[in-house]
Amino acid sequence: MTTTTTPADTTAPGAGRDTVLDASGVTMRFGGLTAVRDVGLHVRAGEILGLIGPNGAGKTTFFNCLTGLYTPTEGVVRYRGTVLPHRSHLVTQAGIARTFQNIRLFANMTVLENVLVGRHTRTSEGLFSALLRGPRFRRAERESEDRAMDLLRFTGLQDKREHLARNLPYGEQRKLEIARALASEPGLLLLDEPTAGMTAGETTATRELVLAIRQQGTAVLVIEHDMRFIFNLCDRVAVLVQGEKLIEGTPETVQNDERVIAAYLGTPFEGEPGEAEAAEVRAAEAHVHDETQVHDETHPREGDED
Ligand SMILES: Nc1ncnc2c1ncn2[C@@H]1O[C@H](COP(=O)(O)OP(=O)(O)OP(=O)(O)O)[C@@H](O)[C@H]1O
Repeated sequence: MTTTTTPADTTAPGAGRDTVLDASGVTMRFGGLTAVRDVGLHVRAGEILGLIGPNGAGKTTFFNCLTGLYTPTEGVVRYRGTVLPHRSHLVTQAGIARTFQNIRLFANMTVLENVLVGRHTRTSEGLFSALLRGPRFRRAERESEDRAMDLLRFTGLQDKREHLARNLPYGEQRKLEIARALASEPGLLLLDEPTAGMTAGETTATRELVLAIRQQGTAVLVIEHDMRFIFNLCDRVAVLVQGEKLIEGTPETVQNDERVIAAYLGTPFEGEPGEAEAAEVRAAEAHVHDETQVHDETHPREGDED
């Protein structure tokens, strides 16, 4: 697979000086299937951007192109103005961290150890230093542990530090994935369906956590199918359909766009029906019922007695 940079080597529309991520002309083909086609997207510092779309729209493939897991067939991805290499550890080192749709933790390591693993791109201690366990190494180790504990407090997992990751409830495993991603001190965090399988309470807690992450200066790009979560959280939302970007804009613009409604949302997003809507439905049903009765009275069915 080759990487073509020339035709699409421009910045995404709207990208400016405060842009952290600038992906332009990203195309990913798997044999005859084009999973992502000419997608441009930028994320600004301090922004929470949502990426939505039907199943198979190419959202995760696009994430994989951003994080160096895939080498896009065409296109360029820049982080703070620098073109990213197609190696995931180098992308993490550059400042982009991610979580996965299917949780990927070290199941038999403790909560604290999982976060410490996430720190490795930010520690400079080499193999010799580690083997000798000299004062420099021990100091670096202490600092890493302090930072990891800060993150466990930040995500509310401090009391679970010695628990094995596999013994955590599902919602806490998702939090731990986020804590581990934050351990690399990213400027941009990519979350792939962070609330999948969560209870309503866990989803609300995740929303609070994402807002707190932004507050601390990390921009967030999030894939999610939970529209309430997306539209209540994001500053902007981009919609992928069949590998192409259909629209990008504020939650209000996107949720009222007829193409998005037709291709994805199905009906305008209004949250759960409220009492007013329920009353309208009851009135309409009563009306239909009355009409039917009138119809029956004026046109008696065969066999009806006068
Ligand atoms: N490694 C791969 N090899 C071949 N085809 C792939 C590969 N990864 C993804 N695809 C295909 O690319 C298309 C986009 O898949 P992708 O997983 O990116 O969609 P998605 O929007 O993330 O879907 P979902 O919301 O269901 O997770 C699908 O048709 C999928 O089958």
